[in-house]
Amino acid sequence: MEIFKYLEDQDYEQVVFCQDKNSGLKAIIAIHDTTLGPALGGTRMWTYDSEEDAIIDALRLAKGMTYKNAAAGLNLGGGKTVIIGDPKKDKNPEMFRAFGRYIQGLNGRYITAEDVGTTVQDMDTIYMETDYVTGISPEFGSSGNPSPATAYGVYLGMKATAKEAFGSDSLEGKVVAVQGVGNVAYHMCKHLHEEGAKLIVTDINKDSVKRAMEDFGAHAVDPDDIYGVECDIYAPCALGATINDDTLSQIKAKAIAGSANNQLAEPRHGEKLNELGIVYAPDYVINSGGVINVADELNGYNQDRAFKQIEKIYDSLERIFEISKRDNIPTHIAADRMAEERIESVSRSRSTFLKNEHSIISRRNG
Ligand SMILES: NC(=O)C1=CN([C@@H]2O[C@H](COP(=O)(O)OP(=O)(O)OC[C@H]3O[C@@H](n4cnc5c(N)ncnc54)[C@H](O)[C@@H]3O)[C@@H](O)[C@H]2O)C=CC1
Ligand SMILES: CC(C)CC(=O)C(=O)O
Repeated sequence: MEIFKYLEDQDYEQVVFCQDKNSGLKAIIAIHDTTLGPALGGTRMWTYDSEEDAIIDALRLAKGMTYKNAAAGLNLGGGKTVIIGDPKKDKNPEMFRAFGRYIQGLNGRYITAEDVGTTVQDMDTIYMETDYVTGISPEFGSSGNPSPATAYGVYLGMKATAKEAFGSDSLEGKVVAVQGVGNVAYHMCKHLHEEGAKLIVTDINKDSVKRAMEDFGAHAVDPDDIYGVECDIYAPCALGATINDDTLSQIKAKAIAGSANNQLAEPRHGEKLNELGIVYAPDYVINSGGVINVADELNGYNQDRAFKQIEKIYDSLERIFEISKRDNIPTHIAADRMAEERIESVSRSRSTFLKNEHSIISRRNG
């Protein structure tokens, strides 16, 4: 992999490799863009097939956070961490403390939170070493686990997507095929079940499937069969790149709305969805509830304020669908334009010189 070429092409600012022999920590912190503010994005722990796969995942997820935070109206840039390892076997407190010290070393350029494979308890351990962590236990005045907030946003975003695809935002009687019923999707399914949607679920973890069947009367299918099931809405809520050359021809849904990051394997798959008339809710817009919730901690956490902001996801998606139709462009491009325009305009309005801004000159005079 030609790493500097990749960084230059996609305009990344910084990549930090963190290693701690004592705990087995192998982490990659990727910071994509801090025009809007410090980079905020979660920490994923996963067993990658290769170090290159881990680097690419960190980079793709970090760029996604730049767009997510910009589109959500947050004054935050984009970053993400991946820790290489099996979250079920390889974790230890020393690992997260060592990682916390690396974050502290970045002096506020990067703030972390949970993602796949990490928990509130892990964030509490990181908090022993750094303030630059969110999603820690509510006892510390924090917002806790972001998954319910993400799920609430995805549920509302799914309603906006249904309105576009079916003419009504009611999900009563709609068949939703859910891939991955983990932290976010469990809470999402609860909202859907309460509204009267019918659920078809799959997961590689049998206990998660069983829980969704018992709690929400979900029907289960094997992981490879989820794409081809007869349904109204496909909700990808596991890992990324599940909308790809293999799956596109199988999908029968008229709408796609789920929590997973980086759902499109490549941008051209978003174009294909547009051609097929499948309404796609851009991933980083519909799944921004969690980051909106944890970002509120930076103002002193207030759940009502955070959830009011999460409710705006519905309106953002309506706007994106409108732009997509008006300009005859796929929805993922409409979302990118919205995010890029915000970054551009904030960057222009912050371009004036400030003597007291953190800079080499102010430090010399300080
Ligand atoms: N937790 C949060 O607040 C946020 C999560 N996301 C994204 O949402 C997705 C889900 O996140 P979480 O619920 O937190 O993670 P999770 O790890 O709790 O849930 C993911 C589930 O997907 C299952 N899974 C993995 N590969 C699968 C496959 N091939 N087929 C079927 N199931 C599979 C796992 O067994 C697990 O149950 C991820 O892509 C994450 O990055 C995005 C924004 C915020
Ligand atoms: C889990 C969130 C709090 C942040 C994040 O990393 C995301 O939205 O993907």
